[in-house]
Amino acid sequence: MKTLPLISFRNVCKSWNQVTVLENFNLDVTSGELVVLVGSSGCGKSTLLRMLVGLEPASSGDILVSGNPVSGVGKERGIIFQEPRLFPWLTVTENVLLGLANSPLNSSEKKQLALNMLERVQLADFANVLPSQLSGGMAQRVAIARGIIAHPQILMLDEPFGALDALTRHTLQQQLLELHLSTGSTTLLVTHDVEEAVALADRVIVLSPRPGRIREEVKITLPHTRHRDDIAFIDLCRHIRHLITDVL
Ligand SMILES: Nc1ncnc2c1ncn2[C@@H]1O[C@H](COP(=O)(O)OP(=O)(O)OP(=O)(O)O)[C@@H](O)[C@H]1O
Repeated sequence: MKTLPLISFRNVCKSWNQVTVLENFNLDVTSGELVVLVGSSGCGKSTLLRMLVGLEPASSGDILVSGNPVSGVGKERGIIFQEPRLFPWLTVTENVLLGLANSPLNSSEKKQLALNMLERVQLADFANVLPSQLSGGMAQRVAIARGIIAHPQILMLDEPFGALDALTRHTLQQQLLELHLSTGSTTLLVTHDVEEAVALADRVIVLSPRPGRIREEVKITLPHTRHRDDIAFIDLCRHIRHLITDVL
């Protein structure tokens, strides 16, 4: 018996004014998968996430979660953006605690979880400072901690590591992967970093230039942990890069 996909995009089209951004986009995502969307700038990757999170309606077609149409935001779907979007008047810990707003835990349990999460993103020493006292990369780590602690069934990340230095990016990629593997959350990640895609994904969806459609789905069957200097890893990166940059 075929299992029902957790997420389905069915013939989804999105236009703004006269511009068609996505045309007949179809994608099923199974519960527990980590799917990465890549493609040239403007092909509609962020738009797909914004529609799935419920911030933007499709012009036509259906977006289903567990078979039900998405009709607005819901706590089972969370998103982390490239920019941190922290509340400047709240401390780092208070910002992270916002991710637990719907949790049944009591306040001391929540605080402990928030502190644990801040340790995981190496910000325990900054728990009580305001966002204005953080660097851009540190602020983004707070946003990632807030998004992950909420533990949504579907976690979407829109270029979350784009503004970080290489070392921090690498660390957070590994943490995201560990969290994904340990919680079984279904994860959709948008990135321009092809190595990041191959390091993390079960499947990489390569979109064609606007109007975005699936150019190719690349299954990544390499076992974790993936070594970036392995020939198979390098070949996959090369193949995906070629798909993105080679104009049809
Ligand atoms: N609110 C909006 N109003 C009008 N056009 C929009 C709006 N949001 C996005 N677009 C257009 O939709 C297209 C796709 O945008 P989107 O941000 O989804 O692309 P992307 O693939 O995520 O690009 P990038 O990789 O550069 O972030 C772009 O041409 C953009 O100008």
